[in-house]
Amino acid sequence: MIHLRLLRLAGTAAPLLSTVVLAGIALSAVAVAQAVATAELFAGIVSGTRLQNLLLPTIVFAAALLVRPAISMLRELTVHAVAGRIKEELRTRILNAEIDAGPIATSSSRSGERQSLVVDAVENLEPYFGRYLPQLVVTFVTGASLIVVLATIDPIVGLVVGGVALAVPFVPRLWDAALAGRGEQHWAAYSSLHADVVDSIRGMPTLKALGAVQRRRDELAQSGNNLLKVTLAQLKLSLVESGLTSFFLIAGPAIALIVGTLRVTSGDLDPATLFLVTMLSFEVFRPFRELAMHWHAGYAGVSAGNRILSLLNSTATKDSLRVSRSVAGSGVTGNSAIAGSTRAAYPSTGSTAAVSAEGFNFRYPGADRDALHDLTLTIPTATTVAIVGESGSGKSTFASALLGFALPSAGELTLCGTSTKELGNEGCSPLVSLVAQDPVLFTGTIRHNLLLVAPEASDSDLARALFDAGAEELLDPTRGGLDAPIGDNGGLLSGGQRQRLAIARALLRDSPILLLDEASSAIDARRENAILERLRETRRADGSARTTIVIAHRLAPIRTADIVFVFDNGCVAESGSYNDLLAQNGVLARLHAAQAPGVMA
Ligand SMILES: Nc1ncnc2c1ncn2[C@@H]1O[C@H](COP(=O)(O)OP(=O)(O)OP(=O)(O)O)[C@@H](O)[C@H]1O
Repeated sequence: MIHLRLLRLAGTAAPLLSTVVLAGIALSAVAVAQAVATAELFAGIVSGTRLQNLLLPTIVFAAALLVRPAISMLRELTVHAVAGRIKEELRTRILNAEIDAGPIATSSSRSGERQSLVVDAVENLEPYFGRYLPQLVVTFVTGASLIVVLATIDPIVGLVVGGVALAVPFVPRLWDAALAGRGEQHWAAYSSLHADVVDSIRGMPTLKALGAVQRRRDELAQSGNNLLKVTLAQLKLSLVESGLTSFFLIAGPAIALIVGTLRVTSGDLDPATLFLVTMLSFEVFRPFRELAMHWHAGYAGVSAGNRILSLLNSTATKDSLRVSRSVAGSGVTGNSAIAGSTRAAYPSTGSTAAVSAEGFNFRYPGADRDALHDLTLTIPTATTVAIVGESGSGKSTFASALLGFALPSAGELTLCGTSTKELGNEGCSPLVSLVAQDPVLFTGTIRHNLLLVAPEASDSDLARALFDAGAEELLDPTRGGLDAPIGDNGGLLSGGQRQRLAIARALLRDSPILLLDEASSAIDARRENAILERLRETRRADGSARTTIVIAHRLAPIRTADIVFVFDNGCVAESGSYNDLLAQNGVLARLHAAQAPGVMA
C-alpha cells in the first residue's frame, strides 16, 4: 500500500526515511550472513568437519550477533527522528491550513473533530511513515533478492518459495477495498465520539443548567457503541487477513523444507545445501513477518493521511499568519503571534473614512442566499457608531468582513483606505481589534492577559487601559491587582469583568478601529453606556481618536452613538442619529418599541 500522494506528507523527513530503509536492508543482509554461517556450521557438524576448519562461519556468526543490535539501534533512533519531524511538520501544516481557512470555513466542522485530526491522525501517520513504509521497501528488496539467490541454488525450491512469498502480500489485497472502507468508517466514528466528548466537557455547565446531562450521556453511550461496532467489524476483517498472512508465513519455510527434502531424496539437491536452502527460505519470510506487525499502521495511516490531505488541499496556502515550527512543536497555537505586536504599532489614519463598504456581497459556502447583499455604508474616522438589526440581519457577518474573514464576492470593503482584499488576514488584524461577546482569556494573571498583546506596556499603560474599559476595580490591590489570577478562561471573574478585561486588552492593541461585537452584553445598561462614553474620550498612543463600532442587541447604551446603522436582510435599511431614526418610524422604531423599557433605562 504505497499511496504516492501520501508521500508528500513526509515533508523534510523523506531523506531520513531512506536511512531507515537502508538500515532495514543492512539488518536483513546481516541476518542472511548469519543464516548462511549457521547453515555451514550445521552442514560441517553433520559431516564431521573439524572445528578449526569452520573458523570463518563461526567468526561471521559471532560478528553478526554483535552487528545486529548496533544497526537495530541506529534504525530505532532514525525512526524516532522521523516520527518527531513528521509530527512537528504536519501539525504546523494543519494549523496553518486552519488559519488560512479562517473561522468561516472552519465553522462548518466540529472543533473536536479538528482536534482529533491534529492529535490522533498525525499520531497514526507516524508508524505509517516510520515503520510500515520502510519495512515494505525492505521486504520487497530482501525478499526479491533472496528468491533470486534460492532460484540460482535450486530453481524448483526458488519457484515454490517465490510463489508462496508472492501470495503473502497479494492475497490479502483482495480485502483492501473493504479494509480501507472500514478504516474510513472507524475514523469517522472515532472523531465524531471525540468531538462529542469535547463538546460535552465544554458545555457541562449548560447541560447541568438545562437538566440535559442524562440525555447527553445516552447520546455519548450511543456514539461509543457505534465506535465499538465499527471497531469490531474492522477487527474481524483484519483478523481474517492476519490469519491468512500468518498461514503463508508459517507454510512458506515448511513447504521449502518439504520440497528441499524431496529434492535431496531424488538426488537433485546436495544434502549439505538443504541446510542453506532452509535457512535462506526462513530469511525470505522474516521481513514479511515484521511487515505483518505493521499492517494495521498501514491501514490507519492511509485513512488518517487521506483526511489530512483533504484538509490541506481544501485550503490555499498563504504565507500570512503562519504558525512557526517551534510554536507548533511546543504545543502553543497561534495566539502567540499577537505577542509580537507592540503598543502604538499602527499609524494614525488621517482623514480617510475608517470603514467604507460599496455594494458589498457575501454568501457563506453552501448557503442559498447572500448574508450581506449590496451593503453600502461609510463610517467616518474617530466616530462611535452602532450596528443594530434583527437576528440574522448580517451584523456578525459584517464583523467577519471587517476582520477580513468574509471577503466580498462583489463590491468592496475598505478599512482606512485599503481594500480588505489587499489586506488579507495579516493586514486586517492590525487595523481592527475585536472584542467578542464571549472573549477568550488565558489562564494566568490580569497582567499576563494584557501583556499578551502589548509586551512592552508599562504598569501605568495597563492601569490606563483597565480604567478606560471601566474595569478599574480589577486594579484593587486587596484582590492582587495586576497580578491577581483570573482562573481558566477567566473563570474567577464575573461575565462583565471578563468582557471589560477583554476590552482593556483590545485597547492596548491600539488599532485604529475598535470592534465591540456584543462585547458588553454581560454589563448592565447604565455601566455599558458609561464605558462607551469613556471609550469615546480615550486616545490612541499617537494622540489620534479611534473609531469604535458597536454591534448591539440592546439599544439603551447606543442612543448616543454618532451614527446608528440599521441592518435588515444583509444591507443597511436606515442610518442616522438614534433620535432621527426613531422619528422615521421605520425598522429602528420597531426594534425600539420591542425594547422600550430597556431603552428608557
Ligand atoms: N456559518 C454560516 N453558514 C451559513 N450561513 C450562515 C453562517 N453564519 C450565518 N449565516 C447566515 O447568514 C445570515 C446573517 O447571519 P449573521 O450571523 O451575520 O446575523 P446577525 O445579525 O449577526 O444575527 P444575530 O443577531 O442573531 O447574531 C443569516 O441568515 C444566517 O443564517
